[in-house]
Amino acid sequence: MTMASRFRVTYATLSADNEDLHAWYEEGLETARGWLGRHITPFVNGEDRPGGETFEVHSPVDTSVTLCTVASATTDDVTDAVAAAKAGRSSWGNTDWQERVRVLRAAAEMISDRCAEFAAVMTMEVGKNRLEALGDVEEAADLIRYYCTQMEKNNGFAKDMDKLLDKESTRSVMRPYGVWGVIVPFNYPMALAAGPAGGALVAGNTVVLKPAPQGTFSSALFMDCLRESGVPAEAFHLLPGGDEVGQAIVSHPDVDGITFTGSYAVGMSIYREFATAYPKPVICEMGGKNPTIVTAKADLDLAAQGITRSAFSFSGQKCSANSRVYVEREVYDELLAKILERASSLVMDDPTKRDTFLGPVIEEESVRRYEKAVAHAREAGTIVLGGEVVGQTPDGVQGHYVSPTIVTDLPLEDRLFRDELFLPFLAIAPVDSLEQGLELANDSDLGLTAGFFSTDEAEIQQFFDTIEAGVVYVNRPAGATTGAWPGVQPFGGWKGSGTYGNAGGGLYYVQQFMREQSRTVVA
Ligand SMILES: NC(=O)c1ccc[n+]([C@@H]2O[C@H](COP(=O)([O-])OP(=O)(O)OC[C@H]3O[C@@H](n4cnc5c(N)ncnc54)[C@H](O)[C@@H]3O)[C@@H](O)[C@H]2O)c1
Ligand SMILES: N[C@@H](CCC=O)C(=O)O
Repeated sequence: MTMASRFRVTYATLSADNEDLHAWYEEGLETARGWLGRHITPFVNGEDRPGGETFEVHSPVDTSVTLCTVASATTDDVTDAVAAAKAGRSSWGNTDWQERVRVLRAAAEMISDRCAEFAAVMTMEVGKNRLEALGDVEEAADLIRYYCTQMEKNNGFAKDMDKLLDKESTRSVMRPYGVWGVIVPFNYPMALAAGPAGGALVAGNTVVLKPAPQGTFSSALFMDCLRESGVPAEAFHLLPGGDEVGQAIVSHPDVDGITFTGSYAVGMSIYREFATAYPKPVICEMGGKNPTIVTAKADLDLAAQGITRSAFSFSGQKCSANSRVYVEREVYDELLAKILERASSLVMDDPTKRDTFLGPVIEEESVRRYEKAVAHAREAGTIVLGGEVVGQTPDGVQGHYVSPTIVTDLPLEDRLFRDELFLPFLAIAPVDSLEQGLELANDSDLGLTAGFFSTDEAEIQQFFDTIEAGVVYVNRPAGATTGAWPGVQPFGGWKGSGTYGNAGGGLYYVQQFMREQSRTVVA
């Protein structure tokens, strides 16, 4: 199927009863299964390196499957990658921006063309269902395309300035910083590699990228596309491995800027530690504890649909997942019943299967975290749905499966309303007023996304005027708090969820990879 002819999946796609799309995915799955067992090594200055310690990546969908083996980058690999990226700054940074755009657009087309097989790898790799995985791969391509478009619309970010003298001319020119580190989380292994790396590269930086260990395969596929589309050897380097490889990148004095996406704790430590001798840009996109508020004037069916999708898609492992709901008391019982009806009919199974909504969580450690949250919920409140470690598919395939869980009757200050769990876990509470709902929603160190359901214009305006979050949605059944798309919903956090508030896939993102130079020439 060609790119032009196929049904386009985004995170707002509610269903896809599209035979061609599923046939395409299944073909991709066949291809992807043939790739299992790939050995992934550091890629430095155009060379595959042997690397150091090797680890295996197992599928959370079926833990008996080894997806790939990975040779971790050694200290020498990190040193050599940064040195090569530093040496290559000038050639890639001084390449015409139009040429950089051409090469990156070619990479984006390649990603879109291979979307089905890449999505199938990702399903087996992190457990996303078909639509979520197809969305992640397509978002990767669209993020790159969007940053290319921003370069084009802004003429490479070079502009003539005013004059004080006739003989004098001045241009403002945005220039790349140099070597850019990109550290990727497990949950969007392609989009959150391709977005920051694509932005940094098109702006003229050279990139050293560290994937999350669990998502190494997707990052390697992304790298294949960069290599094949003509990104030069010195401009992109892959450094797989664990946290220590990330630490080595962060502490390297020749890394000029960094984009980290991941947890609040790690992001804040990088934010504090990265710049030492002089200020350097550090973009940290961190966690969320995303609320939805539902008033008595809401369409409750719409609200139940949006909340259920946001809380349980990809098993709650999205930074944007809806994990707490505040409902005006008079509609609390009715909304809860509607959410329960929807959530209890979600299909949990092997996510490569067509009808699966929920796959597994990523790893054993997540299952332990789930057990702790469930034990606490039983003590502090009432579990009205789920609370079970299932551990296998209906066919008996062993994987990290846990049931979607809803808890009520918790004290409003309970930790389940505060801590990001990154699990299919939703806490719901009645509130006395919209004001109380807003106060509770904002009473968090995090401020990534938020949802609101009401048909009243004044209430909607009050929500917009008061809510402290970077990405907010009103009356959205496709996802109360999830599902931003490049060029449509700029995605970035406020407060402890993000550093600068210049959101990914938005108008002000690509500029962060550049600094201004004022160039005056007197004739
Ligand atoms: N705001 C966003 O856009 C966004 C998007 C996706 C995920 N997230 C957040 O990411 C988290 C889930 O992802 P995760 O479990 O992979 O996060 P994580 O913080 O555990 O790891 C993220 C990456 O950082 C690396 N790392 C860990 N410690 C490091 C250190 N000290 N120095 C340098 N690198 C280090 C990891 O190896 C991994 O590659 C959640 O908190 C989620 O909300 C945020
Ligand atoms: N961009 C995704 C979330 C990415 C974080 O995990 C969304 O909008 O749902």
